[in-house]
Amino acid sequence: MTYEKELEVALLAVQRASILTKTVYSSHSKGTLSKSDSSPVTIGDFGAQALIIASIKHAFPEDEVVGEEDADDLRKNEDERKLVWDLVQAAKLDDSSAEDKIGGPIKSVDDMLTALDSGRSNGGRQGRIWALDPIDGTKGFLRGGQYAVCLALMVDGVPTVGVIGCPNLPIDDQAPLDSSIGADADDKEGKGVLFGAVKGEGATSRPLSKGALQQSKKISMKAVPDVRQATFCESVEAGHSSHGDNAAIASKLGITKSSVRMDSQAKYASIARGAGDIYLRLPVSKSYEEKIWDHAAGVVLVQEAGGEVTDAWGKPLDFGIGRTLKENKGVVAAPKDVFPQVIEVVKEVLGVKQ
Ligand SMILES: Nc1ncnc2c1ncn2[C@@H]1O[C@H](COP(=O)(O)O)[C@@H](OP(=O)(O)O)[C@H]1O
Ligand SMILES: [Mg+2]
Ligand SMILES: [Mg+2]
Ligand SMILES: [Mg+2]
Repeated sequence: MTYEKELEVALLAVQRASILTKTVYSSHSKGTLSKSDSSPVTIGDFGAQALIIASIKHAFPEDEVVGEEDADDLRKNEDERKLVWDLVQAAKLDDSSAEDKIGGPIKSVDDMLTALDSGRSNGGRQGRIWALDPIDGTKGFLRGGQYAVCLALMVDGVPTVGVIGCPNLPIDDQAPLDSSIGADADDKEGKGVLFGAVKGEGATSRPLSKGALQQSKKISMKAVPDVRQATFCESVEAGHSSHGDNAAIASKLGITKSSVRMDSQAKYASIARGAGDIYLRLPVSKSYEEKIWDHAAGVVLVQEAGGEVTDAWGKPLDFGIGRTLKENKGVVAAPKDVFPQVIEVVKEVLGVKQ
């Protein structure tokens, strides 16, 4: 198998970071700050990014990382820094040989800040670059909905290894996907999934719980003989994806079931395991550039599970031009068989708006 070590390190790194995010998820105070674009960030986002970058730098010191967060806020805010440091020290894998593979605990506050700040790569088309979203769906994380810890390795601009931890998704790949999945989620018994995929090698899922890395099962998208029966997923946040355009597309396809709304790349994971079928993310604003860390891991997962992903105009997503997908607008993901049918309707709906 290719990229075996990369996949193992990414799975362990995401598993460890998820221990931290789960602690924050279940606590009342999440240390929420507002970023310059007025989006939220929490002690969970900072802690998870520091742990994951430390893991990558231990195993692959030469690799670059494009991470969503940085250490600016923590360098300025001593109380927040202390909260994150306590969390980072407490998050450990049970298995000490697994901990060793990702470098063991971070040794000092300075090392934590350095790790957190090592996600500033500008991306690009050459070499090995990891795309990291320590908490994707931060708004869902705060609301008590779905969120995901997402990590992908891009090789020469192509997403090649993808790992997604979803602490609030059901372990059962076949569990029906209904509207309750995105709201009032909790990470109690029967929840928590770790997805992994390597380009050309397929996709898998396993329980996220400690020590369960061996229980990996192959996943694949569901066949959709009749697109009218399809289940489609979209963001909870209407500001991230146009609910109106998504609904118009579904209706033109003859889909009568209402959409399943959930935050984060749990949408990519849910269609990859065949719980849902189609993911629509139609742009709301003309100027917004999708971030590579919001998609890289999900794209590998869906492609390896038998799906196709492009932007809303049917253009391949270009991960090699920087921190954003600036040459693309929106995202559409569906099983290969129905993809042409779906993208035609998406183009029709977008075309009318031009
Ligand atoms: N105007 C916009 N359009 C599309 N995506 C946006 C957006 N503003 C923020 N986002 C992104 O939407 C992501 C969440 O997606 P979703 O709605 O599918 O849960 C956020 O990730 P973070 O939560 O990691 O910041 C953020 O990067
Ligand atoms: Mg995100
Ligand atoms: Mg994030
Ligand atoms: Mg964010």
